[in-house]
Amino acid sequence: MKTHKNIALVAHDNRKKDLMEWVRWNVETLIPHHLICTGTTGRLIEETIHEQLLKTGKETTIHISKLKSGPLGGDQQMGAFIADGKVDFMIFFWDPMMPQPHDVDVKALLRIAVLYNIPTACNRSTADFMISSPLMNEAYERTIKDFSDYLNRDIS
Ligand SMILES: O=C(CO)COP(=O)(O)O
Repeated sequence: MKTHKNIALVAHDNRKKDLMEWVRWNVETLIPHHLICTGTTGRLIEETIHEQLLKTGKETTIHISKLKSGPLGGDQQMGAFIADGKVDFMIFFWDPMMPQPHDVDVKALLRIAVLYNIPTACNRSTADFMISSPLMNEAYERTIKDFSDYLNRDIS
C-alpha cells in the first residue's frame, strides 16, 4: 500500500448523510488519494467535495472513480477491485437497520475485504481512527494469507 492510497467509499442510503459529513470533515486529507465509490455514493461525494473546495477557494482536483450503483452490481465490482489488489482500505457505512435487496452482494463485499485483509470501517468512529492513523502517510504492506494449500488441494 503506497502513501497515495486507493480508498473505497460506499454507503447505504440511510448512511449517506453520515458519510458525506465525514467526507466534508476530512476533505483535505482525502484530496491526495484516489477514491473508488459505488455509483450513487460517488456522485454525492463528488458534489460534496466540489462544494467544499468552492467554499475554501481551493483549486485542486481529486480523482474519483465511480462504479455501478451498489444494487446494480457496484458492490460486486468493488469486490473484484479488492481481489485484483486495487483497494487499500474501505469505508463502508452499511445500514444495520434495513435489509437491502442486494444483501448477498453486501455480504460478499464484506467477506472479500476480510479475506484480503483490507482495513474496513463500517462506522464513523472506526473511519476516524483509520484516517488519523500515522499509517495514512506511510507505505504499508498488508499480509495476505497463503492460500497455496487450498489452491493445491486434492480433489480427486
Ligand atoms: O448499495 C450500496 C452498497 O451496498 C451503495 O450503492 P450506491 O452508492 O450506488 O447507493
